[in-house]
Amino acid sequence: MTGGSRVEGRGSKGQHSGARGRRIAEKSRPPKPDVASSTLAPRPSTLDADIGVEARVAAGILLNAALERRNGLDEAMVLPEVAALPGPDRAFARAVAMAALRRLGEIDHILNQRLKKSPPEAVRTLMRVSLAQTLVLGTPAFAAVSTAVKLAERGVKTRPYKALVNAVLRGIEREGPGLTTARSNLPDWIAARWAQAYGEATLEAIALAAREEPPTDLSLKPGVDAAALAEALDGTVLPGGTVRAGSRGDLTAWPGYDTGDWWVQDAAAAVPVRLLAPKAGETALDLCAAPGGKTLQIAASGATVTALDRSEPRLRRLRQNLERTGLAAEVVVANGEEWDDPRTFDAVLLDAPCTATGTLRRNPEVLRATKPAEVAKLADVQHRLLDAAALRVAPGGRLVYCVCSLEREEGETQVIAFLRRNPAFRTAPADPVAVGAPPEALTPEGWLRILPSMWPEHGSLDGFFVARLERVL
Ligand SMILES: C[S@@+](CC[C@H](N)C(=O)[O-])C[C@H]1O[C@@H](n2cnc3c(N)ncnc32)[C@H](O)[C@@H]1O
Repeated sequence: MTGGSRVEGRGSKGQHSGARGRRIAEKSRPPKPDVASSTLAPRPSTLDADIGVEARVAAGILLNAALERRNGLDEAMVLPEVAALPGPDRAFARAVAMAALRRLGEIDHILNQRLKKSPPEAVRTLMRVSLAQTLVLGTPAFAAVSTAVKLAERGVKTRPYKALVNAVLRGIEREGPGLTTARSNLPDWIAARWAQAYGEATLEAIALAAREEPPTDLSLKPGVDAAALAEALDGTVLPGGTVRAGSRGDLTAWPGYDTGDWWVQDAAAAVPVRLLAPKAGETALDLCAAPGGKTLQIAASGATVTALDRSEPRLRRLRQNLERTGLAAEVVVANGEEWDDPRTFDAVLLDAPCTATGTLRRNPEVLRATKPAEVAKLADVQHRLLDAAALRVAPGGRLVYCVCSLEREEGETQVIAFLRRNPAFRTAPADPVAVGAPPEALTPEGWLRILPSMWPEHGSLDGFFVARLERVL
């Protein structure tokens, strides 16, 4: 889980290098909330025709790893079948797997229309990979279909289905995919929960936003010229100051990367620290800090920040990010629930571990990785961490609680229960415009419920729940 923040430059999720990445990016447009269903439209390309069958094998491996377990796709990037590929092929494999994940419901619907009975999983994988190319990425059908058929021929289990693979994929190419709905990409149990929490129209708009590959957002160090950077990246400056890049590709080649002028952080992920409003001369604690997007924001404010996380590997990335940006923080490896340190702080941030369903545009695999029981399990962890965070807030200090989850149990319900248990705290209502959040994110209680359906005019943003609480006793 990333808390919606990506700080690394190289190899960040959702980034592809080279020409293919740029072409895929052309598909990214603001969602159209008034369109309930659409046809998956092929986009012409010849670039992917040169990529070989091994990249398609790797795409299938990545897709299945993502469907099997949380973080599966990232973990599978180091498998020999993926890691040994040349860079462009590896990027292509990842892009195909991400496209298949983003549009899985639609792809399966198209396949199911043509399959009398479900084929073995390996055969379905071949067809999913092929359709993700032709229908989403615009790979020419001759390349995508012929490689699928070649791959079917290769495997003992898939060989008997070679003719079926050929017939189904060529049939779709000839006759078109037919109508599909964005909503079908959401697992039923998640769609039912969001429909109940936010209503049918918002659910539809979230599903539409989630079909698109999101742009890359950058948070800037103080003093960096946002307008100039936006112009250099063919992008825009969003309300709040985030630069939304129009470019894709290798971030490490972007202006300001080497000099640490910015870090990758979704526009919504930048809101919690703006709401915390740390200042020079204050002390701040980031209780679940890695990989560090919010720590960097706090450090950039001039406050003295302690960045704590239980994960040493994730903190390693935080340290690299501090080094690249030239910002400073005290870094502590510890369990936030048991941290043995007497200090209290003026400002405490708890960006708690969560299901991360709000990052579905960037990490479509979270929809498959999240299971209903996990919501309750994480809610318990959040409850304990909130109580631990409260003990760290100095009298008169403030606590910002946030999660990149769309589940109310991880957001609103947590804060309601916390305020009941902790009479020393009360809500300090947020001003959404002042912190660069969509105005409609403001809840009656004064919290922010940011949804990916918001800001369609800017190209959407991640989902987040953010509440600012102040210690009054
Ligand atoms: C949502 S992520 C934080 C993202 C980070 N704030 C950022 O902006 O980059 C949640 C983090 O909580 C950490 N974590 C989970 N349980 C923890 C605990 N008991 N104590 C400290 N850190 C914990 C995880 O290792 C993970 O890095």
